[in-house]
Amino acid sequence: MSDHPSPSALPLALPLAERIRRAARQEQFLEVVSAGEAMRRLRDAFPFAALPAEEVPLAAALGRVIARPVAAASDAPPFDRSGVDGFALRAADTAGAAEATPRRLLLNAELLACGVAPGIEVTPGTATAIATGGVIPRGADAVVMIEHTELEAGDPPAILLSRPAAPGAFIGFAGSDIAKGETVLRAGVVVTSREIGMLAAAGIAAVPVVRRPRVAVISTGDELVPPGTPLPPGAIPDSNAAILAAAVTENGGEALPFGILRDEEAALAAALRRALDAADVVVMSGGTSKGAGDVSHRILGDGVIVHGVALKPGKPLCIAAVAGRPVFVLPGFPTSAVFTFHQFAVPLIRAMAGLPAREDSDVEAKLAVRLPSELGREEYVMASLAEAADGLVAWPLGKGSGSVTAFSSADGFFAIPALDQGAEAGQAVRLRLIGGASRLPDLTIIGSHCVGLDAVLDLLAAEGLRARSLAVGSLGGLAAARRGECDLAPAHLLDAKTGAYNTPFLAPGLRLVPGWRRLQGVVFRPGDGRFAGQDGRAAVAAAAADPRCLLVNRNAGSGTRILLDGLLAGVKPAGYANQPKSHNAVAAAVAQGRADWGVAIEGVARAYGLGFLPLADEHYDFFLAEARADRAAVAAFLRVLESAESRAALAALGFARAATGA
Ligand SMILES: Nc1nc2c(c(=O)[nH]1)N[C@H]1C(S)=C(S)[C@@H](COP(=O)(O)OP(=O)(O)OC[C@H]3O[C@@H](n4cnc5c(N)ncnc54)[C@H](O)[C@@H]3O)O[C@H]1N2
Ligand code: MOO
Repeated sequence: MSDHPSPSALPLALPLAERIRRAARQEQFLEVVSAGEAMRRLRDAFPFAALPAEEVPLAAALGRVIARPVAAASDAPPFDRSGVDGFALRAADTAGAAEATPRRLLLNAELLACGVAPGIEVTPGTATAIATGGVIPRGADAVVMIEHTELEAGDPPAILLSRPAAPGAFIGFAGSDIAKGETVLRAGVVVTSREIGMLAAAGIAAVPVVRRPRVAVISTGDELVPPGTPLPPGAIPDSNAAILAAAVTENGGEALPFGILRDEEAALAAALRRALDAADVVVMSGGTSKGAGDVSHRILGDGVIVHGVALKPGKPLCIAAVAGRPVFVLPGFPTSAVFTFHQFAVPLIRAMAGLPAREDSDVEAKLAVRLPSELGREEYVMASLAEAADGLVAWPLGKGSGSVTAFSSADGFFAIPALDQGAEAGQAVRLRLIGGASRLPDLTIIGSHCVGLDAVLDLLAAEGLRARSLAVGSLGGLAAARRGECDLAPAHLLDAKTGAYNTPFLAPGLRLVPGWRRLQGVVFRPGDGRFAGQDGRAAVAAAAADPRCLLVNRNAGSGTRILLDGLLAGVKPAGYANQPKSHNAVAAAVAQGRADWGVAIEGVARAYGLGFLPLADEHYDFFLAEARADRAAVAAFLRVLESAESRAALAALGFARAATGA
């Protein structure tokens, strides 16, 4: 990903600390420190304490953090009240009441509906009709239910009681729920609808809450455009600002969007001044590293307290104290930006917001594949979880710091210590879960990805079943299925000897479920005379022989690569070393002119407006682990796969459902 001198490239005889120091010097970072040291410096520089309180109206208190103890302004209930429809009376008058010896009480001439102030005292031998919620009149100390009385006409009318009432019966006493002056909420409580109801009952209209830390979010980079706007060549959507602003809100802050700034020192410095005026914390992303455009850290003057952390992702992280405020300059790479934001900025923002530290939980898992790691940097690996018979398996997302999805779709991450050069397949790792406790999917699919699979899984989702599909290529999926780490392994593996797809790769314990056919072919820019109107195989042979005709190849292990290598029979055309990992990358390279031809599926060629010459009718099938075939989710998948809806959805995408798998 980066071509900077890594500590491991320095003479091995040097002690590690010296190698890291030298590497840091070569990289012109201030000084590369450990993640722990960076956090210590941050804690020394800023109080990790709640901001002062402010009062907000009750309705605006939702989600806010209570700043100081809140005492009830009134009793709840505010008066003694009846809990039933019946009669307020003196309990002593009911003593001895029974079916055979009913007690007779004269009715007072008032009816205590809700909200009516009593006017008549209940004297011995009398009772007053009262509704549920009515105010208990002076003199009464109990209520009897209307069902346990009989009305006797007369002037005044009377009631006959057939059972006694204990003192206090059916009376809710003033302050029995909330007593005036009592603490109803303590500092640090996050207000939900439940707390809102309690505050309302306690007569509180203005709620003291911690002022939300205002966090200015600035993106820097000449290449950035707001999401959803057309992309000129070389441009990318600004995803960091969106995810960082949302993460600020999730952690109790208020995000102030400052938009996208060019890599221009004067403009950036001016924006930083405005941000410091408006915000408690400033978060910038991009421009922390060494490129010509990386000016962010240079405008921070001598306020820099950390620049360079022995961490991956996140090495170029820069933290400064400017005008007494924390400024985080996060690496531009999305995974690096979000990861360092969560590790360093979130604890401070939460503390300022009065929120407790995030509750993290870990799970133990077995690493699915071997992973190399750079010596000298603690590496955090984003991973997805799958369930095997003997526990959880962690699949590294393998997408790197530049990926937006690595952090967003990972279940969690685990660390490879700075002194390790990698982690082994099968090794136990502790995965720190992110994005809330993750529920494991009902169905785990590991292997080759296809848009047709998305269509089938959408139908499965409509039945309430959650599937996880990890794209690790056909061979990786097959290996996972053999180890019993997934339910299904989609694959399109061509056996060069027999010319058959997938069946020759069957192993004991696996069965093959026929999927669908996808047409693979040569993709080229429309109008390119070297390809238009040709036969696919002839075009491959001609292109391979033309040194000016640039190929975009595919990664080893992919079904497409196996197909292409078979056609090339040992010839390595110009561009052969360019080996991206997806059909889309092949199509983009051809559409944008970085290459002239490649092999991809028809649907993708169509989506990119490319010309297409058919080569092979590829079988995309599913290896099913027998041991997991009885699972309900597997049965549901197989049923959905056979359904008319999925056939129609696949046909609409240009895929033909296969009758058999071979
Ligand atoms: N010669 C060296 N090159 C690099 C080094 C190094 O030490 N020496 N470090 C690498 C590492 S590690 C990282 S991480 C990146 C960090 O680079 P910057 O912080 O300077 O970020 P940029 O160069 O501005 O951008 C990097 C990358 O991220 C994309 N980006 C930037 N902002 C956004 C955004 N708001 N939304 C989405 N994507 C964004 C940008 O387009 C670039 O692709 O440097 C390595 N290089
Ligand atoms: O690896 Mo950088 O350190 O991608 O953040």
